[in-house]
Amino acid sequence: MKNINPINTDAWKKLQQHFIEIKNIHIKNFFDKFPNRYKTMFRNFQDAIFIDFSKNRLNEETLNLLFQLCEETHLRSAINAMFEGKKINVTENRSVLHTALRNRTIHPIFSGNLNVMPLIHDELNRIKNFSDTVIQGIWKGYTEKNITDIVNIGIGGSDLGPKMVVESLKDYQNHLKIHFVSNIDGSHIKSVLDQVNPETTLFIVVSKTFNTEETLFNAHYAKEWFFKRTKLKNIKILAKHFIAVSENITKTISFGIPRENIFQFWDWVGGRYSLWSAVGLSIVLSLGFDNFLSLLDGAYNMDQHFFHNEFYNNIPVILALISIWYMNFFNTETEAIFPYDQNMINFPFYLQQAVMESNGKSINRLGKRVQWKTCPVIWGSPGTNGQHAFYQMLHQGTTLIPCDFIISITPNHTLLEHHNRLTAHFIAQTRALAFGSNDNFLKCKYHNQDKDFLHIFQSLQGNHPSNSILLNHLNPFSLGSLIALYEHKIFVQGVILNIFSFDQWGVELGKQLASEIYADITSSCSTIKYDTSTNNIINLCKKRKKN
Ligand SMILES: O=P(O)(O)OC[C@H]1O[C@H](O)[C@H](O)[C@@H](O)[C@@H]1O
Repeated sequence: MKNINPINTDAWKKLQQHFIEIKNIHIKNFFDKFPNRYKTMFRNFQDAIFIDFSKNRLNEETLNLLFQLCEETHLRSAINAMFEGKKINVTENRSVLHTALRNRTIHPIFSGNLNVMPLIHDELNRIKNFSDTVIQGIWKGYTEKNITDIVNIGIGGSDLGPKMVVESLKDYQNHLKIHFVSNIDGSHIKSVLDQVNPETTLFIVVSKTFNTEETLFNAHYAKEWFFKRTKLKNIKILAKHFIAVSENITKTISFGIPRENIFQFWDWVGGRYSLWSAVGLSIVLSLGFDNFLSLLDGAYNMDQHFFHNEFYNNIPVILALISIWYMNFFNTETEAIFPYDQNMINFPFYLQQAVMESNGKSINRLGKRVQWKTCPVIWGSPGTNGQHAFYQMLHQGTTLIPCDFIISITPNHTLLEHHNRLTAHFIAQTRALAFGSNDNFLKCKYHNQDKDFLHIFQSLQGNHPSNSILLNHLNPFSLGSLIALYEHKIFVQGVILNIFSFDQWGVELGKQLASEIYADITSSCSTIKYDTSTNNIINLCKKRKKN
């Protein structure tokens, strides 16, 4: 990948000038001037996802300059490099091949000298065989009972993606109950273990490194709980109830999980991009293998769209550019994700890791500190709940917050009147944000008060940007496409903003410090080795424990 700082490009300089020219133009005026705007800023992805990005503070010229930025930062060759398995995760010397995981063709893809495709297909077969036996009740627990509950123990990428997919596709679930334990907070695992029976529960320990404190500690706790409850400390019996997904086979075996129960996690798959691998076992167990294949196919189709389409018709590229435009020219700090779908409640949490762990960086690919913004704060929650909580600020606050509104045109349930109302709110919000209020709205309300004074408080200026993302129907295919869309959006931003998106060095110091501080918290002497604030807090926690 080329190391071009975006601010040194011709396009960036032109965008700065262009920003001065259009920053005060109201979205309303863009629409008035170009009646066809809604058509030119609308894209259809295979009748599965429709994107309207016309309610943004930009015009065709903005887009053209942003496409020029893609050319000048060599986006096309970076896309090729990722798909071809080049080691673009430079600081970890790894390929980035989550796209290969959803590729079911036999065309070879190499990481170094290794063709990864046979490995992926073999593992996919193992996943199919294993999940079929569990779902069909052929896999038995130690008392010959069928499995009823699955407990996924993992954190970060080994939790957020699978949990989000299982929850989003609730309407496709079979009889198995899926639980997720991630937090080191004891109340998390306790609340799950209180609900399950060791005879009918299968634990899946998911950890790429098999070195993550939270996961290992919870997995050991679950194992001890299992031994205690069954009164049988037998490793053969454990094998009927513990499965693992890891790259670290040695450590996993020494935990007590036999090789045949271990599914492979490869170093060329990043944790936050891994739900397409055996990390998604909880998804397969919950939805069945065919639905998992549809999820993969949805992502594969988006990969093909991203790989082949010119930038003008490339949805991940367009959404990435819009985000760069706001972050670096309008100086926005956050982006909100509003799924108008209760089952997608975990989508913003999933995206927080995907986006912020990937692009929350301040060093460029040459090792120099950047002088531009690389990553927005991602937040959000399902509509319509947010409307009754924080939307006030979206409409009238002092901060500009670009939003993605997501909805299915057809619901998975039969409560059509609910869905009509939900859809009306979705559309109403994007319209109110963009166009604001008009005088009629103000007059019809509060007609006996001082109109001019109230007007000031009630009026909504509009000019708040949003993208409308409409799924024809929320199903495994469209969800797979949607997730891949955001993955590629993240990638495009990393390339253009000249940072490494696939490492996460920023999380390491906290882990190391926590293990040192754990030793201090559990020792009997008072701590003096840190700064005074930290010493004081450690000593306070120790004192409280004694009481
Ligand atoms: O799968 P694991 O090795 O247990 O890692 C779990 C998570 O922990 C780390 O701290 C990383 O920040 C995440 O990217 C990763 O997904």
